Amino acid sequence: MQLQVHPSKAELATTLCETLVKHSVEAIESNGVFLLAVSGGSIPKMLSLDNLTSAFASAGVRANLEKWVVFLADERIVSDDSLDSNLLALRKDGFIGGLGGEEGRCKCYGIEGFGEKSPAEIAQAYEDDLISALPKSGGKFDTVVLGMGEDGHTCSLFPGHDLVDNPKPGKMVDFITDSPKNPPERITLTMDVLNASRHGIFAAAGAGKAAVLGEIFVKEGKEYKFKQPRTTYPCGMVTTEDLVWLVDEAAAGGINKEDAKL
Ligand SMILES: O=C(O)[C@H](O)[C@@H](O)[C@H](O)[C@H](O)COP(=O)(O)O
Repeated sequence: MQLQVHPSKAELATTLCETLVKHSVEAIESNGVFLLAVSGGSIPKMLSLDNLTSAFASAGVRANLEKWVVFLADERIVSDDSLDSNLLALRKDGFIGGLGGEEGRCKCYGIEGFGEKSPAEIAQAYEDDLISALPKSGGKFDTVVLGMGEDGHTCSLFPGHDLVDNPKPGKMVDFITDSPKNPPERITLTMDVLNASRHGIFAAAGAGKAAVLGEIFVKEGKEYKFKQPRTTYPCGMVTTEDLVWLVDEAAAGGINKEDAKL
């Protein structure tokens, strides 16, 4: 695990995009495809087409988004045109948007058109999509880009929720109907599928994240480590093969601070 502190959210976003481009190059070299999961919240704006285009340019590689296969790390069960839709946010603010004629260049799986299905059926249909995509990248996500809530959730895995405390064995996509954060009905990747991924990147900015980060991490010398015993905040339970936390100074402000306790 590596935790990097960036002076600002903008610099954090630049590193996020550069890291993603690096992962995509490795994945495409190995398997011809880059299988990626992307969270909602502030992540789509960080992954704007402009930011990503600059990252491709500084790496000196072609922006081969047509080889990217994107799943939502979680999605709210709302109408397709709702401002709460993570897919819509990724279209509006993120790299799958229309800027520069890039629309549709990468393959992005949402829950659009799942219509009147129940949350359980939507989760199952999304899991079926994922099952069909996984073999192309060797059975796992290359990279999952994750955010954290001020309560310590990630994706739609909330602290103390059954999805975290009593996960269903083998389930890759699950659903909730009682999310503490609105809207209440959501689907989410499970902790198991997150933890099976090659790379995990957390992006967390703002003072609102400081208290929980202070409960998860400790700084020893120049190095950040997980506090032991490990936290039960879902965002602190993610352990991918390679894990990077990108935080800004405001979010890092709670680490090693006695008064950061919730
Ligand atoms: O759909 C969601 O609710 C998000 O995927 C959620 O898990 C998000 O990543 C965090 O709440 C952090 O949000 P911010 O980045 O806006 O703080």
